[in-house]
Amino acid sequence: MPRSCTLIINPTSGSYSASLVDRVTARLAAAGFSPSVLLTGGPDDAAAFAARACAEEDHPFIVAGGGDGTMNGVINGLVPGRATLAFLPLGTANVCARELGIGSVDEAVRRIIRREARPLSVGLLEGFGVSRRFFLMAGAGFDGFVVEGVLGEEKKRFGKGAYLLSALRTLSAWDGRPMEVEAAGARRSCHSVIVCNAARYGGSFVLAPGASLFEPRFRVVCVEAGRRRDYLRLALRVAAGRGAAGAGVTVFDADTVTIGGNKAVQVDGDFICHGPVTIRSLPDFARLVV
Ligand SMILES: Nc1ncnc2c1ncn2[C@@H]1O[C@H](COP(=O)(O)OP(=O)(O)OP(=O)(O)O)[C@@H](O)[C@H]1O
Repeated sequence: MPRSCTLIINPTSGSYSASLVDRVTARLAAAGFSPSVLLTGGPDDAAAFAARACAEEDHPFIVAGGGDGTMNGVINGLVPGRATLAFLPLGTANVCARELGIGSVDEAVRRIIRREARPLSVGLLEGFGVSRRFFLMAGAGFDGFVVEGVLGEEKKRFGKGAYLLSALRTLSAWDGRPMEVEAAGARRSCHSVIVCNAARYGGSFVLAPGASLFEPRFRVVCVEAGRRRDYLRLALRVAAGRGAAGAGVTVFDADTVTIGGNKAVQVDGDFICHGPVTIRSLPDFARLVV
C-alpha cells in the first residue's frame, strides 16, 4: 500500500512555484508514496494542518514545504512523539536545510524517499499566557527587540532589509538593562540571551557550534557585556566563523532556561512576548528525515 504523505506548503515562501511542487509530488508518487498537498492560506494554517494530520493518523508522515517559518508552524501543530517530519526547502533563508546539509529541493526529495530519520528535539517557550515551540532558537534582549521592531510596511518594501532598519533603531535607542538568566544550576546577569537548538542563526552564520536539532539540550549564548561595541565584536567573531563564545559572551549547555526581566522575546524569527519566560527542551518530539 502506498505510504501516505502530507505536504504542507507555504505558497508565499521565497522560492515556491506550483510547477516545482507538482514535480515533487510526481517523484514521490513514482517512489510509492500517496502525497496530498495542503497550501497554507495564512500564518496559522501550517499548525492547523499538522494538527489535522495527527488527528487522522497515528504516525503521520509530514513534509513542511517552505521556509523556517513554515517548519515552525508545523512543529507547533504536531502531537509530540508521533510524526515523522521532513523539510522541503522553498523558503528564503532555509536555516533548517543548512543545518541538515540539504543543498537543493532534489536533495530533499531524495532524502524523503529514503526516509532515514532521527529523533528531533525542539524547545518549548512559556510566558505569561503564551506557549510556543521552536526548533532553531529563542532569543531575549537585542534580537528580540529587533524582531519586535520590524515594521510591516518596511517588510513589504525591503524584505529582509527591514530587520537591518529595525536593528539600527534598536542600536540608537539602546536599552542597557541587564536581566537574570537561570540555567544549568547557575544564575547570570545577561544583557541578551539566545537559547540555541541549532548551530546556525539567520542564515549560514554559525553562532553556537555544537548545538544540534538531535540533542536534548540547548547551547545557551549569554551576552553578559551590555555595550554596543560588545555586540559589534560578537558579530565580527560570528561572521569570521569563530562562533559566539569570547570576551563578554559565555556559552554553555542546558535543558531548561529561565529568563527574567521584561525584554522582548523572539522564537525562530517571530516576536512572541516580553519576559519573564521559561524554556525547556522536548526530546523525541518527532522523527526528522535526515
Ligand atoms: N498564505 C499565506 N499568506 C501569507 N503569509 C503566509 C501564508 N502562509 C504562511 N504564511 C506566513 O509566511 C511566513 C514566512 O514563511 P516561510 O518562513 O515559510 O518562508 P520564507 O520567509 O521565505 O523563508 P525563511 O523563513 O526560511 O527565510 C510564515 O511564518 C507564515 O506565518
